[in-house]
Amino acid sequence: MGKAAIDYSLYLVTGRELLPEGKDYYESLEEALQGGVTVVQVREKDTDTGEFVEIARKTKEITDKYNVPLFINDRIDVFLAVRPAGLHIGQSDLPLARARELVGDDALIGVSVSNVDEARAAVAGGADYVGVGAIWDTGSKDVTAKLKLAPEGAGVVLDVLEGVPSVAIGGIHPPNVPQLLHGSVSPVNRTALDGVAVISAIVSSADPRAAAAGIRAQVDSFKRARKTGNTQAVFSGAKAARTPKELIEQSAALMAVVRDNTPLVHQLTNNVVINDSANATLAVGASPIMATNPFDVKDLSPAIGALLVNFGTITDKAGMLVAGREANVNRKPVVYDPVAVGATAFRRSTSKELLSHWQPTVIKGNPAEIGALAESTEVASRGVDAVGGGFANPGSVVKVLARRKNAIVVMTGKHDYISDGETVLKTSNGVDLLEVITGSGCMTGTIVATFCAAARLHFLASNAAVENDSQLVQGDHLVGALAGVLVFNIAAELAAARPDVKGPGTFRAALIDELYNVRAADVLARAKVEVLEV
Ligand SMILES: Cc1ncc(COP(=O)(O)OP(=O)(O)O)c(N)n1
Ligand SMILES: Cc1nc(C(=O)O)sc1CCOP(=O)(O)O
Repeated sequence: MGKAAIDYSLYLVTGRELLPEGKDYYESLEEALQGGVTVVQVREKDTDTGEFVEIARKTKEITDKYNVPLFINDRIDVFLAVRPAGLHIGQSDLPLARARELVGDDALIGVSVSNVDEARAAVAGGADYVGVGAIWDTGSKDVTAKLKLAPEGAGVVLDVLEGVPSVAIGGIHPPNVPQLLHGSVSPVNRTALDGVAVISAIVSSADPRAAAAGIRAQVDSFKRARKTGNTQAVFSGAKAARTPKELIEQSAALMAVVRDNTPLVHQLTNNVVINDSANATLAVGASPIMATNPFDVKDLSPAIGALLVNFGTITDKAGMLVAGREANVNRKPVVYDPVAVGATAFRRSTSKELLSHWQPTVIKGNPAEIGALAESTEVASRGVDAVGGGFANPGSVVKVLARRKNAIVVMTGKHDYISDGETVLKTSNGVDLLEVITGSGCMTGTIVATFCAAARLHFLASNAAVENDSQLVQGDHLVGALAGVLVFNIAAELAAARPDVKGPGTFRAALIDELYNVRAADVLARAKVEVLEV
């Protein structure tokens, strides 16, 4: 098989010590190959050379039957004795140049990399593929000393690979495969992983055929989705550039979808705003559920329309971890509101943990929060508020962050900026009174989540035949986010204009009224949307 013909989609690294009791290694291997494994690596850490050679030789007989390339982990002597397709080396193994001299030009060499520098060196040294890890913690190998890259960190590495294929490794299991594949698309070149490498997800299974087939279906589905552009950061609807008028019409159309379907909007939010957020949800025609217990949120997930995770008071981290993961598994939109994320080290590390555990669909924040996630110091925060003049180029900030996080980014303020990493929108609705009530930003997140639920329902209603076996979430969430921002701010404008509104107290009550009263015609008449970039 030529080097270019190798399919890295599902890369099995062996681990005999992890086999279920009574399961034979060769039987497990053959079943895994029947399930769709495309590459195998024999990894034996504590086996004598003679036995390692024998295992590798017998393994090759089986992989040859399935025309699947075989690699040897670390050991050049075993490679030379068996002559399989290639050798996999780590950073502390034989140097790449020396390995190349020994195996020859026809053999493949894979190199483990865990950062951009190692990846650049592997590419320059002629590696045929790289194993990028550790993505997450794993029980299969001691990776305590290694940085856990999470999908976002893998994406940064992918940007320097110059076409060299890559597989991710470390803690990969079916529930996190879609998150990994979608969340690791690289921020600059939009490069994706070529596959995933696993040990325990297949080897520990009593049914390795089914385990392999399940992961293979997820990878195949992702690859099909890449071809059609139906990936996380790219909306699933129309691909052509849209005018502000079209975007406003599409946003207004979602209002009927909310009212006709009453989606359940699950919210783990801060205890300052729970009641206002629940009332705002009801007012626009959806149904709030504010469950926080991790056991409760798992069971709820299949029934919800969308999830909001607002970590303002960070009292429910365990529930947030489970709810986000389950929303990914059930392909429901997740709106993440990282309240005051830059304010403390605890908030920064909690945010990192959450985003390593699940993939958000939309990230919504004020300039200080978006700046903190973008690791920018241009805008400072004081508590939950942003201070100072704002970003010199806010459109670019949201676009870059959207590409890095593979999510739609909404930055709220006097003007709101929204990007999916390609298109950048600016909206200019809203009133100053929003700044003198608590929770206006949090309620914006609530209404964005509500309209993302509608965007998904709208998409599924008109695309029944679209594959849905592993996409994180479907629907035009750029429009979902835009609709949420417009409906909330236009309701605020209607509320502020009422003669009975005298200040923050009456405005707060009037805002809930106007979220209830606002209609598509109001949005069509009042929305101020500019398309800054397409
Ligand atoms: C596909 C793939 N990627 C990474 C590794 C890790 O290799 P290495 O760094 O050599 O560590 P050990 O496997 O030797 O513990 C791998 N084996 N396969
Ligand atoms: C062999 C290996 N190398 C890693 C790295 O980070 O380089 S993580 C890892 C173990 C992968 O096992 P599992 O799929 O069971 O998590």
